[in-house]
Amino acid sequence: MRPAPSPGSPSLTLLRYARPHRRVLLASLVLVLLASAAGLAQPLLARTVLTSLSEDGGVLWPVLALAGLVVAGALLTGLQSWWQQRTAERVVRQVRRDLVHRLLRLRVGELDRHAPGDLVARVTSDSTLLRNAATEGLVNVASGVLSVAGALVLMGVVHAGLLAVTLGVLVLVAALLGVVLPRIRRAVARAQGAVGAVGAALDRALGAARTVKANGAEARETATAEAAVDEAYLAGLAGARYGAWTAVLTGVAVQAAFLAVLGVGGALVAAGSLDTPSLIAFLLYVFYLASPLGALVGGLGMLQAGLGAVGRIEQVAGLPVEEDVDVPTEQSPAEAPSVELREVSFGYPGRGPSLAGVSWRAPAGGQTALVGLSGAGKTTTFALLQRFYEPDAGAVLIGGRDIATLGRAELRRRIAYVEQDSPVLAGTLEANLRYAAPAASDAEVAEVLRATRLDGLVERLPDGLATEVGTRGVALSGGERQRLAIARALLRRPQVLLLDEATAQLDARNEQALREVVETVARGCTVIVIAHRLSTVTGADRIVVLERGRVRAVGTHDELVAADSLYRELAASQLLTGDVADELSGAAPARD
Ligand SMILES: Nc1ncnc2c1ncn2[C@@H]1O[C@H](COP(=O)(O)OP(=O)(O)OP(=O)(O)O)[C@@H](O)[C@H]1O
Repeated sequence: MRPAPSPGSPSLTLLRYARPHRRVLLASLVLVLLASAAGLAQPLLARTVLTSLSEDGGVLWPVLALAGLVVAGALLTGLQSWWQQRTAERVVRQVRRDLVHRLLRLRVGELDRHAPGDLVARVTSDSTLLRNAATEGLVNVASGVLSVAGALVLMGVVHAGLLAVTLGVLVLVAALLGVVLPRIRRAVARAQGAVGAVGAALDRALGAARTVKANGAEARETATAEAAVDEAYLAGLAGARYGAWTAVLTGVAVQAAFLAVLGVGGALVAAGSLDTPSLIAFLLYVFYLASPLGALVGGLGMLQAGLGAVGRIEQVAGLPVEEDVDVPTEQSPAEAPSVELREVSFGYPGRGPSLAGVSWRAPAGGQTALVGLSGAGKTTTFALLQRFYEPDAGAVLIGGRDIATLGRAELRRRIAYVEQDSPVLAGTLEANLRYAAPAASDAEVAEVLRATRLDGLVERLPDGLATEVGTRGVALSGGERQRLAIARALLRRPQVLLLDEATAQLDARNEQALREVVETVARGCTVIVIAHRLSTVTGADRIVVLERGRVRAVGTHDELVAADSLYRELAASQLLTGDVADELSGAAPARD
């Protein structure tokens, strides 16, 4: 398991990403400096050539050395560029791996709070901004600082007075850059936030594409996404504007320094206190400054852009994850356990209690049905049973053990959960079936297909089990999806089966078949079903009636029909939850 990244300033975070690659980055820096030194020596050699010419000396060796330096500098630059790009790709890969690892382990409460599209953008888009910042940006800043410093020292050797003139100009420009650079960071953060909003808007609309089309909402959804696209554009433009200003300021710095040095130096030459070759050498240094100064400012710009993205990446890195899902599970007893809620209270953040002091017990094996009006807390109970959320008070016990002490991996290994809308993942039928039990034998697969009456479907399909089910299983009917979800759960051979019954997906024959399957399963495991059909509750060993987060009554069907008015009305409606039952029972059904 990966350690949660320690919170720190964005700059330190950036350095942390670069840290594993420090050797290559250092080598890269050395190459840049060597290439730069090759450039740095050129003005001195040029001065030698000029002096030799004026003194009628030999120029062959200085010229050869000059040519050698030019070639060596170019080769070193090429090698350094390759190393740097490779490291940049590695940094991005690592950041993406870490983010993917964390996103898939985020706590359910965090997943409730964040738009998936925005989270995806942080992996795909924000991470790319680190590519340059954590490598090229750092190397350019380091090499720029060293090269500029080296040039300034050599300029000081040539003429201290002219150096003072140059520094005066540079300090002025640096102050202006200090104003512009942080704005790049803010613009990038804004642009990336907007890119995340584009992802969120598209995810929302594409995830409910049929609803969008059926309601003719294409234009409205387009407008929402476009507003975010425009915001990204405007923020991107702002960033580009500030980037352009840094380039302008750098150019102006060099030109202004050149003119100032030319003016002052020219006067000095005229006064006879400076020789012409020294002035030319100094001016060459001023021109030489353009390149490392450009690298330094460009590097600072990259760092600022990276810092704008680091904030968003670190937000994900700071979200709480389920640390124990990768912990190897312990050996648990094979037999079906009892399931018990003891005085459990729970409320979603910012909402009133969804469960308030709920207690009930499902004995080992057998079927327990949860019934109640919409919003009574049935799905919330299932969520707590799987530790998607932790109770605010009380305890959930499986096999007599508090599940808080069990570890999520172990707990979820014992439980199979069939959600009401039967989510199916894009991929083949077989991949979906084996999702929770990849090691299941072909015979076991055939058995659950028969039990869930999917065998006929598989035979009819030209590709059989290898058939692609489409994104979210669109290539299957609702009933087929529900049966696939049940088959997947059964293949896992769970100790506890949590079944959120679909309200209207199955035809009578398949419903009967599935009831028989669940009854068979119930002999070897504890089944808890959120019941929406009368036939389910009449077959259940016990029924828990929930009302507004509290247990209203517990008993068998016959007992409850006799004793509980809400249950009687629910049963009479044949539809155990939802609006019809709501209307039947009135706003506040009286307790018997
Ligand atoms: N993720 C959530 N965030 C905030 N509130 C929630 C969340 N899920 C459920 N609730 C609220 O908790 C209460 C109980 O919801 P729950 O889904 O458990 O009811 P239910 O009995 O399963 O209803 P239904 O039969 O309609 O599915 C409801 O008031 C609901 O609005």
